[in-house]
Amino acid sequence: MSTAWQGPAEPADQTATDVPAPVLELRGVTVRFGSVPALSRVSLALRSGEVTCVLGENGSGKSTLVAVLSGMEQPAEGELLVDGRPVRFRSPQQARAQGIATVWQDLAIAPLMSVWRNFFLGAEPTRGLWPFRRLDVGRAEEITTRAMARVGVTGLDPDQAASALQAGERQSLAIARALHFGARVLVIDEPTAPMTVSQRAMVLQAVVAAREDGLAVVFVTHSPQYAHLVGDRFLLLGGGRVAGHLTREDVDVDDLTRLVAGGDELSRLTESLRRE
Ligand SMILES: Nc1ncnc2c1ncn2[C@@H]1O[C@H](COP(=O)(O)OP(=O)(O)OP(=O)(O)O)[C@@H](O)[C@H]1O
Repeated sequence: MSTAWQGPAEPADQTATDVPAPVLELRGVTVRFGSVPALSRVSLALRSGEVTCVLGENGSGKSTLVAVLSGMEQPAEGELLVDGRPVRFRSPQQARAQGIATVWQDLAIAPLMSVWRNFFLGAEPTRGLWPFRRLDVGRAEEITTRAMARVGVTGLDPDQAASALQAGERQSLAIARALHFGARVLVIDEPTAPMTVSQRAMVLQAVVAAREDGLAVVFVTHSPQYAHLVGDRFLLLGGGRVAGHLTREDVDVDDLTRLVAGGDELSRLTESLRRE
């Protein structure tokens, strides 16, 4: 997978105050499956160096949002903008070419291949000139080790089979790849399968590393507690609509937990939205 990004387009939409346009923006996006709207008029601005956590009950539209951001699903209405310019992603490849990397919930790895092979997946460094070009395994291992350390995973043998990696390590590997190959937007759909506290902490550390590298991060999670540890903004979805758009200043972890996990207020909000 080539996630190499070719450099920023000239911003189309810069204001007099010179605030850069969001790296990626959704305006009024609606996605329907048949007659059922999975997302209704969702707007979202993703900026460099910010983590936006997406929260909501089952079926609220989180995965559909991930699918739109990553080019898997095209909206029926609304638009996407990259650096303030309208774009259409007709495939995940087109989204990747714009620097949008997605860490899928059911992240696929090649279990029998080594960690470093999984890191490069066809983009391995070589040495020498054709026809004597050889895979530079030493360099590939070194780059993998360094990239993993960058997201907080140390002491990992890059030559071990990827099947030995735990869930958090797999996610961290995918995040490390995104950083290494120059992604600007990182979309992480947290696995629903239970993870140990240390594996989840590993993923959070990788999220923070991505933010520090200036990426715009979207972190889809079921856990308001974990969201509050890393989130700068929180997008609450209910019935495919934006039920709340909050910043870290707006809510403490208890507010967020009540809104999402307790579900009471969010459910009421969701119900009233559905009745509209
Ligand atoms: N391929 C599809 N075909 C038909 N309906 C779909 C499809 N994908 C999602 N939906 C419907 O769209 C709505 C939003 O689903 P989505 O999977 O985006 O929610 P979610 O918040 O990710 O849920 P979960 O937390 O359970 O993964 C749901 O009503 C779901 O049943």
